[in-house]
Amino acid sequence: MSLADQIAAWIKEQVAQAGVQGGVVGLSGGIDSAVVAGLATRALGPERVTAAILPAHSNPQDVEHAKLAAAAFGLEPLVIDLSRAYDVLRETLPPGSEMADANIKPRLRMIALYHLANTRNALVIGTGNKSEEMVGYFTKYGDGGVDILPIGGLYKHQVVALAREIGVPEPIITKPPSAGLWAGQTDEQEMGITYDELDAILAAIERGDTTGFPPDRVARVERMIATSEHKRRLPPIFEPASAEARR
Ligand SMILES: Nc1ncnc2c1ncn2[C@@H]1O[C@H](COP(=O)(O)OP(=O)(O)OC[C@H]2O[C@@H]([n+]3cccc(C(=O)O)c3)[C@H](O)[C@@H]2O)[C@@H](O)[C@H]1O
Ligand SMILES: Nc1ncnc2c1ncn2[C@@H]1O[C@H](COP(=O)(O)OP(=O)(O)OP(=O)(O)O)[C@@H](O)[C@H]1O
Ligand SMILES: [Mg+2]
Repeated sequence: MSLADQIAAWIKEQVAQAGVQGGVVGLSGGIDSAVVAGLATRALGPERVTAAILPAHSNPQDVEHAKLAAAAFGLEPLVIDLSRAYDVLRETLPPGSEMADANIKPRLRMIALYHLANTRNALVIGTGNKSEEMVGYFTKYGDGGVDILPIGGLYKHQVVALAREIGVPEPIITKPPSAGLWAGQTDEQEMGITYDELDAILAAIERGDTTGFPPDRVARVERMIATSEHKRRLPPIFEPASAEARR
């Protein structure tokens, strides 16, 4: 069975196990969400996949690419503009750091996706890949707030190969990965490392042999992994020491 078919079978099984009707995917115009939408459609059929395009002062070209991805897999996307909701929250909250404000966008998308999932009796299908998950390159409870992660076990370069295999439109595959949180943002620039280098170092760390890689670059990636550990765990819970204290 091809990797695409294996992941599709897994998605189908997750949906069946959860006893729900389908899946909801946020379509950004980027490669990860295009791949996940394609795999979800392969698993469930287009009528059981809700593809939501959720711009929040987003680049109009991204919206066009999201529509292109939806069309490639026979999906009729919902377009829900979150710009006004973003503005209201931004004006309601006290002044925040640039990152705090940027993180409002993925967190609003999480609210929108769960609203659709609640209503349609569906799972929120996340789009995080292994490279992003390992270094914590996502917003906690924003794009990180999902029910299942079908490509969470694939490095970015594996997602790119899978995209070609399942027919993601080429302009979506070749443009630089971006979180789209501010104009001109790219993943590689913000992280300070290319996906080629990141994937190679992550794989070396995983197999326990980083021989041949510059020690400072390995140390940097190890730091990214360590400082984002909290994003991959459930919140720590305080447990009272004795049974008596619990009464
Ligand atoms: N040790 C610890 N134990 C428990 N919790 C801890 C913690 N350290 C921080 N925290 C909490 O985590 C918060 C920081 O995490 P978070 O709120 O996520 O914020 P943060 O990691 O600072 O920002 C999100 C990053 O993900 C990137 N991103 C976001 C969305 C999409 C994509 C994409 O690739 O498309 C990328 C974004 O560009 C940015 O670099 C802290 O404010 C604190 O509440
Ligand atoms: N405008 C948007 N509308 C709907 N969902 C979005 C939007 N922007 C981001 N998302 C969701 O957040 C996820 C995280 O973004 P991320 O940039 O990591 O993935 P991507 O855009 O699919 O691919 P790439 O990493 O190549 O940009 C997206 O995959 C998508 O599910
Ligand atoms: Mg993106």
